[in-house]
Amino acid sequence: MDASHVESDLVNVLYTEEQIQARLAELARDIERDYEGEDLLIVGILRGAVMVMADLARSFTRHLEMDWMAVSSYGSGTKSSGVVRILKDLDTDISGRHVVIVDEIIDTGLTLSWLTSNLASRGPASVAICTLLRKPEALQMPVDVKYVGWDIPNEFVVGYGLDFDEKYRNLRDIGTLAPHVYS
Ligand SMILES: O=P(O)(O)OC[C@H]1O[C@H](OP(=O)(O)OP(=O)(O)O)[C@H](O)[C@@H]1O
Ligand SMILES: Nc1nc2[nH]cnc2c(=O)[nH]1
Repeated sequence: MDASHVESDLVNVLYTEEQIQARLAELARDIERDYEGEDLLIVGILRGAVMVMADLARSFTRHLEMDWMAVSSYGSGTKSSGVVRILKDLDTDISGRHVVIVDEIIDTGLTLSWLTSNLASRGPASVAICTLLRKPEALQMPVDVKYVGWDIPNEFVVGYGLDFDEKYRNLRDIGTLAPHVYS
């Protein structure tokens, strides 16, 4: 099965590779401007944020550090359980540091709301959130998001790190799945 076959499982492409790269470059400029002269650590949330982290980080023209956390909130389904567990913690001591959490999507807001409080309790200089996508209609918890790629409708999306049953993360575009994939 080649990549174009997998890409044809998308019924609707919301954002193409080119659009995603252009938006990430804009977000990187915004972050660079806001943290000019400051030390900066960006924290990617595994596994979905791998693509965003890789492309966002390479859009920067300044030094930064990267670290990773893994949390579980969804299991293998498409609904948030609301229970967040740390599966892999940071390797970095963030006390006194400026931290930007990087994720690919905020849906109910449960994961990032919990994670922001968790990191804030470790004494950082600041904690901010950067997400490529956000679903305003799905929010169940208020989350203060400093950098957003796009607000999207309340639909389940895949591609560019976003999975359905662990598949489709490797698509270059982001879209919604064709019905034949579910049946
Ligand atoms: O706002 P919420 O409803 O809490 O959803 C957002 C979370 O869901 C996604 O991760 P997911 O649990 O799908 O894990 P993955 O990154 O390993 O695919 C995403 O990376 C966020 O961490
Ligand atoms: N793949 C995928 N994962 C999610 N996690 C939270 N919302 C979503 C979504 O719309 N798609």
